[in-house]
Amino acid sequence: MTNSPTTPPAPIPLTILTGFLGSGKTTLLNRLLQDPALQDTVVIINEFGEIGLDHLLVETIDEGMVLLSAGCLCCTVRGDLIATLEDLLRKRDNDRIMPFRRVVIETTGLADPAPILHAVLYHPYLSMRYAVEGVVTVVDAVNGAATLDAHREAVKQAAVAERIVITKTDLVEDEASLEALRARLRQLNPGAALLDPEAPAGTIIAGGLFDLDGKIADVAEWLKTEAVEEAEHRSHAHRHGHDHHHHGHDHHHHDVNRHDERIRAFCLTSDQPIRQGTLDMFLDLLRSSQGAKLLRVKGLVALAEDPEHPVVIHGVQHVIHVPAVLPRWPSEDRRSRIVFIVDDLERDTVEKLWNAFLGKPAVDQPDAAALADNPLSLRR
Ligand SMILES: Nc1nc2c(ncn2[C@@H]2O[C@H](COP(=O)(O)OP(=O)(O)OP(=O)(O)O)[C@@H](O)[C@H]2O)c(=O)[nH]1
Repeated sequence: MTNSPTTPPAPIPLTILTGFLGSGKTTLLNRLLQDPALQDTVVIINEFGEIGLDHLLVETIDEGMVLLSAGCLCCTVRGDLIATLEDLLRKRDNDRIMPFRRVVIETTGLADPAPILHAVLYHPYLSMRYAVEGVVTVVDAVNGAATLDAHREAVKQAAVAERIVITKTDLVEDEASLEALRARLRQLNPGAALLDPEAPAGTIIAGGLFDLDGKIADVAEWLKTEAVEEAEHRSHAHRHGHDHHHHGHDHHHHDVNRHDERIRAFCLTSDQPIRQGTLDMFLDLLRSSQGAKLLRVKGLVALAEDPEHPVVIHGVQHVIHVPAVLPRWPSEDRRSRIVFIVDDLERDTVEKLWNAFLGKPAVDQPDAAALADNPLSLRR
């Protein structure tokens, strides 16, 4: 296909899919990508923390997926996003990639969407080649209200959206709390459509261009260049902070496993398969003792009872979801891996419990039986 200089190529629709940690972005995307309306879509995934699992869990062809380097897309990785979007265009223009017809960017749950939007909307070249079909924000009906109370990123995600998808309504028995959440979202974002995750892919992903109309005044402020630069500056200040424990991994001179002073990510692994009962007890104890601090728990685990079929575990604050069983390991790596994104919780606390349950020897550590009898010993 050739384009003469007088007929610029039609802009490629681009959607930003956001939503707080564990709200259901990947689940929704997996479903939407099955829809013929989203054929030939390139998905750009950005994960927080070094040990990403999402790329193993999104069921799409490899060619159509780009995994951005670790870190939070809203700040330090913004340059990488711009480079990735430019690179995709170059490859497409030179027929080195499928002629994709749409791009979806799945942000980390902690992303501030304003700098991401800014990067595409106001970039001299990208803004010509991509048409931002808005921000789709996923809000979890169970944790949504608490998340909006505690995390400013979640408020911004909801306020900039064209469309808000409310997930996990099946887990909410209390219709009044659901209605209260809807009312709060309408207040935060009067113009957004509130959608069900079962809505057609076209309606969710391609329901119209980004538009400041219908949004609260703050949104225009957040999108100002100075505001974006200030947010970046602040995040740099945080990342050049005082945590000397992680410098070993730190090739960007930032700690990619930290979001701010309180939120950080780490991964625990085990080479040995884990008994189902042990895993259940570990997760249950962790949830009941630390629930609110467990922003996200995500893992692939080899069960001793069936090591060929890894289980995918998902925890979001106080909710541990029903695990899914995969038909096979998604990569060569068959270790059990659990990623934790925690708010104001020490890695050591979780690791001690993990080691105790796995029977890893360590001095000065309660064993699993003692912990199950007295979970409060964890809170020391
Ligand atoms: N019951 C129920 N569970 C859901 C729904 N949507 C998502 N989940 C579950 O919620 C958990 C987290 O879903 P993900 O799609 O991984 O969430 P995410 O937003 O991509 O998570 P991060 O990328 O870690 O921020 C999984 O166990 C999903 O199966 C829903 O509508 N109902």
